[in-house]
Amino acid sequence: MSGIEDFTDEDATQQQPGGVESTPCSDLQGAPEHSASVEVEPQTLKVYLRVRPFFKEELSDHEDQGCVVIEDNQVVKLYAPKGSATLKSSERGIGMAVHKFSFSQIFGHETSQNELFEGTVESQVSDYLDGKNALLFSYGVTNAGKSHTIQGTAKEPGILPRVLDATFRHIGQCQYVGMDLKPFLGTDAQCLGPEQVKQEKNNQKDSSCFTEPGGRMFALWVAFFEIYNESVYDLLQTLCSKSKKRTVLRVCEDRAGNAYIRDLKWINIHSMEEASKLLRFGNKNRSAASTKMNQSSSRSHSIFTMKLLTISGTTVERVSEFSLCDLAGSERCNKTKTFGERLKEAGNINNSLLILGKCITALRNQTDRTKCGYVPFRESKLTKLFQNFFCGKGKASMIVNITQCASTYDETLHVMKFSAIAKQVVQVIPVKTLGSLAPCLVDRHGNPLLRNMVDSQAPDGYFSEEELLDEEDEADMSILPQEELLTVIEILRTKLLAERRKNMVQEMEIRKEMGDAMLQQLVESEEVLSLQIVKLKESYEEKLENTFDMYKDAIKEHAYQCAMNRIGDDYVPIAEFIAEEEKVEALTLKLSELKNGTSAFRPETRISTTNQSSQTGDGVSGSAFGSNALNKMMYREKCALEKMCEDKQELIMSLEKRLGDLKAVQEDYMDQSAELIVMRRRAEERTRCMDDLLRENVNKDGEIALLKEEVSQRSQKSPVKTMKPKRGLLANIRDTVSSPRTTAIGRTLRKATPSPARFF
Ligand SMILES: Nc1ncnc2c1ncn2[C@@H]1O[C@H](COP(=O)(O)OP(=O)(O)OP(=O)(O)O)[C@@H](O)[C@H]1O
Repeated sequence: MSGIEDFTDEDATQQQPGGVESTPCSDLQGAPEHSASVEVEPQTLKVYLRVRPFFKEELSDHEDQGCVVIEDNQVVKLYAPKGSATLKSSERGIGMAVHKFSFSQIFGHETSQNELFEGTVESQVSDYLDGKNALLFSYGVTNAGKSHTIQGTAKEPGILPRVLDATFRHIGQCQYVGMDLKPFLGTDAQCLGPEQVKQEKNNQKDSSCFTEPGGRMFALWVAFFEIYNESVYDLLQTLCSKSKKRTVLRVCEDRAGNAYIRDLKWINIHSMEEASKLLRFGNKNRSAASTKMNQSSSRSHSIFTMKLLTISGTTVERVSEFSLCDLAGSERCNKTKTFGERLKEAGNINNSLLILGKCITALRNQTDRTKCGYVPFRESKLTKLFQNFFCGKGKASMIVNITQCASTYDETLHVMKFSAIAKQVVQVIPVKTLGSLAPCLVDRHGNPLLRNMVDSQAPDGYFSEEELLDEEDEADMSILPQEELLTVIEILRTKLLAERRKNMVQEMEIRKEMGDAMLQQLVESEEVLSLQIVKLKESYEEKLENTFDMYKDAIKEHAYQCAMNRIGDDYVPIAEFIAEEEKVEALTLKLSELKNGTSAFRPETRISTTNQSSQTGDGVSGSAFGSNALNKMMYREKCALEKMCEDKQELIMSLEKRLGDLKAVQEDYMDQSAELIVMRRRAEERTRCMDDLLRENVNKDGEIALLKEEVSQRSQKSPVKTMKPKRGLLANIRDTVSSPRTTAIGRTLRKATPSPARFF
């Protein structure tokens, strides 16, 4: 195993913006509090991990391979088991075999339902009872224990029954039984007429409640629905017959941009018994189909929403919401061997989970929440409904459920990576309790009632311009009376004009930015070219220097070689030279002696001598012999001298020849020197040429500065005259980008830009 991939929360703490911001998407717009900036409390999304215990069958199938190791109550390590895709990839050098994750809190397999409740949502529950909104969703692979966590069993009730229980304990004897105040649209409340109250009472026959006149009272309304194959179904809707198709409900938006489900059944409950009955009824309706992995695997996302109305007299002080979402299991089609309808289900489940992941990633990347970038909330029903929780409507938290099974390791790792991103999402929650901002109360026709509003929220102000602009196709217009619709149209028209104006200004700004960017680019390319010229000049000079040095070295080498050759030919060791000199001296001496001897033996002397020797006998013959030997010796000496003279003559000739060769080399050297001088002159000429080009560049810089000034002057002039509004922003931008030569600036700039070829 090589290294550990770390998904601890360092990044999250870095990204967490501090200080005070204004709420990006308030759900209570229209009232003065809403338009003013509200103090907000940024915090990261709470993400908890719950590890399911092994089943007996899993243990006998050797699923326990130590894949999940809980280090402490916040850190867990995942070890890729044999045969998992993760291990195979890590062996090929892609990814790691060990992953480390950190969570807000980790709950091991021995954790009881009560411990989980206290460790996760207890604080959210008290906030909810205090008038704030809360959302909890469970996420994980199929069979990991999501439903067990949210709903649990009769013996081990999950979080949902515990939240209900806490709510009823909070309400105590202060039940509001009037039934004439009901949740309305996203966050508002509706005052029902006598007929509607009667109808509600008929719907909910069993409503034995307590009431405490005066004081603060509470009404708890609940709804239970599911998103199955991207369609919303009411789980509390009674079906007359089995064959009857369930009604698909629409997700709409109210004026404040809060998503709500149109025609969703809201039921006023007063006790845990009623709540349990409703849960049982809804669960029966829930689309459950068996898959290979889980016999009762839930195939839909089920959402249970409670709305608590805090009522004072006949005024609704606040409406707080707690939603619990039990997400469908995330799974891979090939693993679960899904076909036909099941395959379509899996596709839809994975798609909405994928979009949830995309939203969470986009939210994580948004460091500045006041400038909300694109978050694809609208791409799925699930995220559309959750949207406001990420924009300040209330606190959201997530419980990630995993198993420790080796066979589902890869999916578990995927879930863990998703949750690591989710943990970095920063939620911006208004510090001021939402309870202090009264909800809007409408009459039975949906018209705002003044009694529950501050003065500035009179009907005219109820439809704020911003709110109306934000409305999408699915905004529920039918809730508005006809004359108000006309007002809406008028406001929209004004808004449209304002938008157009805004767009034009934006277009101008973009054009200016682009012009600046182009100029900047030109200036930069000029700088680059100047730099290139300087470098080229330097490299040419260096090359010339090198060539010059090369020639110098070659000539030196040649001269040295010649000298060495000469030394080689003429070299005589000193001892030999001295010996030769001595020989020459001895020979010279002998020669002079011989010359002296020759003069002593003149012919007359020779005759007398001859005579004398003939008289003596022996004397005559002895002198004749001496003369012959001397003659022979002289002759030999003469020959030797002649030979020496010939040798010297040859040496003189060879020296003369070498002298001639040296002269030729000298001439060659002179020629090369002349050539070098010519090359140097040429180099100097090029340098001069480059200097000229540099000067030209400086001039062009001046021209560019003038052009820049001209552009800024033009941009300051009236934008409207130069626009072609009908063609639209994109078309104009495209014009500017794609055909610079059609504009005056483009032409001038092209002219001013020297072709790189001209430099060389
Ligand atoms: N913490 C736990 N302790 C004991 N049993 C558990 C625990 N968590 C889950 N189980 C059991 O595991 C089985 C599967 O759990 P559950 O149905 O909640 O999974 P799920 O994630 O909701 O699956 P799906 O997405 O398919 O609906 C159930 O029988 C449940 O009782």
